[in-house]
Amino acid sequence: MTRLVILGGGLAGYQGALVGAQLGADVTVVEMDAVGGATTLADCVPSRTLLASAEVVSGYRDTEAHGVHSGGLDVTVDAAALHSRVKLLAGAQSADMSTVLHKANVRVVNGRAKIVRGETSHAVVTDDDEQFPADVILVATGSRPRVLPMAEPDGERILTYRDLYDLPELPNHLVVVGAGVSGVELAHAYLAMGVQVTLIANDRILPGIDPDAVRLIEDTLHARGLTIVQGTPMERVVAGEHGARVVLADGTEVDGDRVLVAAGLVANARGLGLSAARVELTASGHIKVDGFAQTTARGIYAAGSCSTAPALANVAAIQGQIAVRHALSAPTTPLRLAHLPRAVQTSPEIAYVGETYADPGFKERSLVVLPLGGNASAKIQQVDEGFIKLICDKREGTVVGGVIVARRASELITSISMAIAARLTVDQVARTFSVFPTLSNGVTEAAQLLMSRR
Ligand SMILES: Cc1cc2nc3c(=O)[nH]c(=O)nc-3n(C[C@H](O)[C@H](O)[C@H](O)COP(=O)(O)OP(=O)(O)OC[C@H]3O[C@@H](n4cnc5c(N)ncnc54)[C@H](O)[C@@H]3O)c2cc1C
Ligand SMILES: NC(=O)c1ccc[n+]([C@@H]2O[C@H](COP(=O)([O-])OP(=O)(O)OC[C@H]3O[C@@H](n4cnc5c(N)ncnc54)[C@H](O)[C@@H]3O)[C@@H](O)[C@H]2O)c1
Repeated sequence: MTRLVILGGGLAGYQGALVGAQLGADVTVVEMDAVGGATTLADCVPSRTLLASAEVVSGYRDTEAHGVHSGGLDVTVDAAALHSRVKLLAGAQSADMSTVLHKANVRVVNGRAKIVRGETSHAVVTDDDEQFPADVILVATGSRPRVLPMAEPDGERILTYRDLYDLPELPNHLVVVGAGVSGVELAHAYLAMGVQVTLIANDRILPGIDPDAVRLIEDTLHARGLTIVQGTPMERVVAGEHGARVVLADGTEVDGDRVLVAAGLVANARGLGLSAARVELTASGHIKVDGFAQTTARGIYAAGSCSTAPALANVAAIQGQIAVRHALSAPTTPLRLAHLPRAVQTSPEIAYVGETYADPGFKERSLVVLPLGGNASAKIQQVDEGFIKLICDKREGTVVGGVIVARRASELITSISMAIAARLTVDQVARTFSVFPTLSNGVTEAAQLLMSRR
């Protein structure tokens, strides 16, 4: 029986373990915290829960257009209740995942793991000196918030994503440093809950994302009261008793009572015995992997945000599965990112997949942009700001990309992702039924428009 030992029980490790058990391997997961990982307990699931609560608060505010008068309802957010809900749901999800592993006969060991090199094969040891000889190792140790020099988090005034749910109350004025997806989503959530928010972007907000989509979200958040300071990086944060001051490189000072440093993630790839095992890292500290999640050392795989793949939960899950299938010689295909959907869960949301303006060879593409203002469902819901952009290959007509800015865009994008994966043409998408009136109608309509223009 092949002995598969996995370092880390986050999404990548969890999915790898389940596939290993299904394929008949003897599977051990060494996890130093709790099953579910940062995905479930600290980053992804907790922030989605916070966003869901923010949406409930917004729902109370945006009623007038529907003829519903709230009569000046004083809607307040109980931070203690909100945070305990976040932790309760995360804990429940982690417990469910543990149960699933247990039922699949996966051995879960609590401890900090590292790899030791044996004469003929490798083993994994824990800090308690428990040793697990392995035929195959999957490193799935995830990542942690990037700490910037001169802005060391103290959990009080200077925070990382992971400190938010321990705050005794909502901030009065939150300064968010870093305008990537996390920074923008969290800025949006706190703004919706009535917090004054300033967002510091060293360049433009949401770099790398469709500029039309970003402009729309930027204008929307600005209209709701978000202050955006862009073009200058944060240089230092100075914490005081009642607040913190952010000093930018050009000397500008921004005061708030809490500062969230949302400056990205750093791979957990040090102290794992990787260099002795001849596993190479990139300059950014990520574990180098190929499409099958193989590292540079035979028999050692890496998946999730500790690896060079994009740091996304959906990628971590699939990569964990691919790694173990490949290691156990089960049929699999390499990781393909051409139909990887991504989202920014603001209101409205941005979701996108496939090719964008920035891709080389974009001249070979045809594109249509369908404003949501004409969509019946968007009008009914009073959320008609946004658009559906569909991109196809000029000659073949195959769908190669899409951008949606709409309510629940993250749900709608799957249809375009499927079209790309199945190599459907715009004509085929245009002839697909969708329920009327819905926003997914818009995808079909965009395809019809693109078809008529080709
Ligand atoms: C605020 C925020 C929101 C996000 N929201 C989304 C989202 O909505 N959608 C999305 O797709 N992605 C999202 N992401 C990204 C996503 O959370 C990560 O890419 C994903 O969680 C990575 O999963 P993973 O399994 O690689 O790592 P993790 O879930 O971090 O799991 C790694 C595990 O390894 C354990 N570990 C580490 N070192 C050791 C060791 N030496 N021994 C034993 N165990 C160890 C850790 O304790 C942890 O449990 C978000 C990220 C952030 C910061
Ligand atoms: N909805 C989702 O799918 C979702 C949500 C959140 C995060 N994520 C993923 O998690 C990962 C981490 O996201 P993230 O937004 O934390 O990281 P990120 O690396 O995408 O963004 C961090 C931002 O901080 C900026 N920054 C760094 N130093 C700065 C400084 N001194 N001053 C001002 N700005 C500074 C960077 O330029 C960058 O734009 C990403 O892979 C992201 O895709 C996904």
